[in-house]
Amino acid sequence: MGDVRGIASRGLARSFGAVHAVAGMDFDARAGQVTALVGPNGAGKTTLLLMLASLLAPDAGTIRIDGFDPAVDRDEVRRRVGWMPDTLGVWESLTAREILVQMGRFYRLSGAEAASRADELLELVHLGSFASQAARVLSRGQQQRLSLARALIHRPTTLLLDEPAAGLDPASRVELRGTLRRLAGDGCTVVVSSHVLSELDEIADAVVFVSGGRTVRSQLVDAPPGGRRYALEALDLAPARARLGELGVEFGEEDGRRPRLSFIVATDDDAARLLRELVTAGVAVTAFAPAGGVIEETYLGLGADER
Ligand SMILES: Nc1ncnc2c1ncn2[C@@H]1O[C@H](COP(=O)(O)OP(=O)(O)OP(=O)(O)O)[C@@H](O)[C@H]1O
Repeated sequence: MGDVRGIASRGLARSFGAVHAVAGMDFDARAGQVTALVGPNGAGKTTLLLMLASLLAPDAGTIRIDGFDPAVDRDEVRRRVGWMPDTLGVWESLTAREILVQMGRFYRLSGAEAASRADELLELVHLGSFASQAARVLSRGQQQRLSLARALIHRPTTLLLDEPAAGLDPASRVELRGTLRRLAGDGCTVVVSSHVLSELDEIADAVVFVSGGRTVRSQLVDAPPGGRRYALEALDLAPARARLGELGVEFGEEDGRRPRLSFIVATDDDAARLLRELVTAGVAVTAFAPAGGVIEETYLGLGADER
């Protein structure tokens, strides 16, 4: 069923009383990719994720998870979706291992399967030595890692993570990025909501910006429309200015920690060609790289009414 894998949703709406939490969202995420969900507080991200996870019914709109409609095939959708909420919830008196085994049993794994899957996942999230600790004594970051393990217990095809990096220390963040990339590499549809845009840049293939309950933009991270901003540093910027001028490349000057020139480059090929031109022209280039993350730059470039 190749092309129906992934998430496709159209015209989603959900209100809570007078609050239109989601008021016309389209959201697509492809299998084998990490899709970032970005938006300010109250934009409707959690409400959207709950609807995709079939934990909240939309007032309007359609959802397909690997081609299945949660309103019709809820069990099929639940089998496919792993949900990592931003808090661990009400399980705190059980041990880490009991939580995973219990969750596995909910998903109808046999006792033996649930136990071996629990041990495998405790290792994956480096909680092996905390397996017999009550979840309530785990630190916030450890609880987040347990929550990820819980979401993965039934080998979902679709993973929805609400602020998964919140509370994680730097090493755990790096680890989480690796885990999510690996899952996407194995064909999983991975959706991550987060406010830490620089972090999303490292893992996301695509990004969907939402605001005020609506989708304001969806794009691939590798090929942003309009190109990427690059920054150049050199031992002497004067010959760089001259060569860029001859090549007709419009550039700006930036006074950061080190002075640098910045300009828009359409494709990776163009970036490589421009670097070669500059070096050949005798510019002593010391740095030549994208100036910032695509996601951050796009977000900051959105109109005030879109953020
Ligand atoms: N169960 C609920 N009852 C009433 N209002 C709700 C409920 N859930 C969400 N809302 C409201 O809907 C809006 C969207 O909330 P949501 O949690 O989806 O935003 P979010 O983008 O996840 O925000 P954050 O980044 O702060 O987590 C907010 O105004 C929120 O107050």
